[in-house]
Amino acid sequence: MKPLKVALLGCGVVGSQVIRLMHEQAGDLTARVGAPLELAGVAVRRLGRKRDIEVDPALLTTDAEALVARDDVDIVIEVIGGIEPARSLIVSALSRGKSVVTANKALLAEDGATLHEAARTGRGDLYFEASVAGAIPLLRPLRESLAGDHVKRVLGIVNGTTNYILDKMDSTGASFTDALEEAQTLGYAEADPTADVEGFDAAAKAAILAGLAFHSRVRAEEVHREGITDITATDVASAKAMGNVIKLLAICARSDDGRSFGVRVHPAMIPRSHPLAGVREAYNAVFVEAESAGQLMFYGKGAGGAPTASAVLGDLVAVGRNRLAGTRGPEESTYASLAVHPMGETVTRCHVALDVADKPGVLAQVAELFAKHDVSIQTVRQEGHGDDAQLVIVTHRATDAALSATMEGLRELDIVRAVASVMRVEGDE
Ligand SMILES: NC(=O)C1=CN([C@@H]2O[C@H](COP(=O)(O)OP(=O)(O)OC[C@H]3O[C@@H](n4cnc5c(N)ncnc54)[C@H](O)[C@@H]3O)[C@@H](O)[C@H]2O)C=CC1
Ligand SMILES: N[C@@H](CC=O)C(=O)O
Ligand code: NA
Repeated sequence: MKPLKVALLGCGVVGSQVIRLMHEQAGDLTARVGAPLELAGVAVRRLGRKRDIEVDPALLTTDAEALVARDDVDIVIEVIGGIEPARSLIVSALSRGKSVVTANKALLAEDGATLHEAARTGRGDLYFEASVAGAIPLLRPLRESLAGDHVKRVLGIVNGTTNYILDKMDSTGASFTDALEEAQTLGYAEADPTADVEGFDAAAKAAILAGLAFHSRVRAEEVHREGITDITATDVASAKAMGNVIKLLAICARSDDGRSFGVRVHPAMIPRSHPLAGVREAYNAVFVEAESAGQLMFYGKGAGGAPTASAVLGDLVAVGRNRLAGTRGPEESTYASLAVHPMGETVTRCHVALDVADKPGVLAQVAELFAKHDVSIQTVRQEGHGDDAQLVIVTHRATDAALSATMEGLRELDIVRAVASVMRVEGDE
């Protein structure tokens, strides 16, 4: 049986686990694909570096472009990350008719169009299951299993690092910095963890999810993004006191008229009874709501070398089978071309804590401001007295524009000493 030759680009956290699994499961993979998968070469940045896995030195090269261009290479796995040289290497592989498996959500959300076009013209496959929610089979269900349904909403936790940090802050009182360091040691964080904590990674994943769910092209820059760096131990404790937990959520939702959709990533309070509240450590969980299927929930390991490599291997088997059968997997589907609506039009709820003077008339002034912006209050609670008084308000649903205007107005009121914290509330409508 002629082997399918595989070029691996990058031998870090994910790449080293891909090599391990290809080696350990070689027999099963051969049987499942219908031909042996043979590692043709491994592109690395530095040859002499100590690695998590032993690799035959004869396979290592620092010339990724030459490896991709080799005539005997059938499939390229890209696990370098970042925009360049990953984009040029993937385009080079696809335009030569090779198939590509990638975990690179940053690139897919920045310039997926170029990659998909190269796959279309080169007649190869572009598979990217590992790019969103690590090991969890989520993109193939959206791309294939739900291709006959009408997806209305995708909502979930898609970044392991931030979930790990928020979970540790909530459950052990760990500091943000300590929890981030642990997540980095465990191989969950991106090379630059700013991508995780500022929400860029989740925004890239949200763009990919929205594109697949709504058959439209979405770029990361169209995603409303807020990270978790401003969340303090006080926010976490205050959420806890109210029976809530703070999670970084990605939400992609069609508008009621179905002509547009919103796509956003931000921290939000959710009730502890909500299924997403029980998603701990670096686990991810995503709800998909489709018209006929109803609600589906996907849960599992969203980060880490072995779980991510599992998704890469699944794609490797799929593209290997396609090559042997002379077929291709599904192409990009953007026929609906729906527009992304601005964040201001999104309907959400808000939790706000105000440091106020504890004197008559304060509550009336605050309530009047909410009414002026047509934002209805669900609950008000006062904590503390005198100079330590704090009003904790939870609103009913309103547009994000109205909620933002209300917060601006509150900051300008003389009786409000400080808007101590503002957080959206999700999951209890
Ligand atoms: N670590 C995780 O949990 C997950 C990672 N991913 C994605 O997988 C990809 C890889 O991530 P990790 O393995 O965690 O990153 P990593 O930083 O551990 O590995 C990347 C490797 O690529 C090498 N590299 C950089 N430039 C290169 C070049 N020009 N030629 C050859 N090698 C080069 C680096 O030296 C490094 O060893 C990224 O796109 C990441 O977003 C996706 C899901 C989960
Ligand atoms: N850094 C990412 C890795 C997986 O995509 C995360 O923490 O989720
Ligand atoms: Na996945």
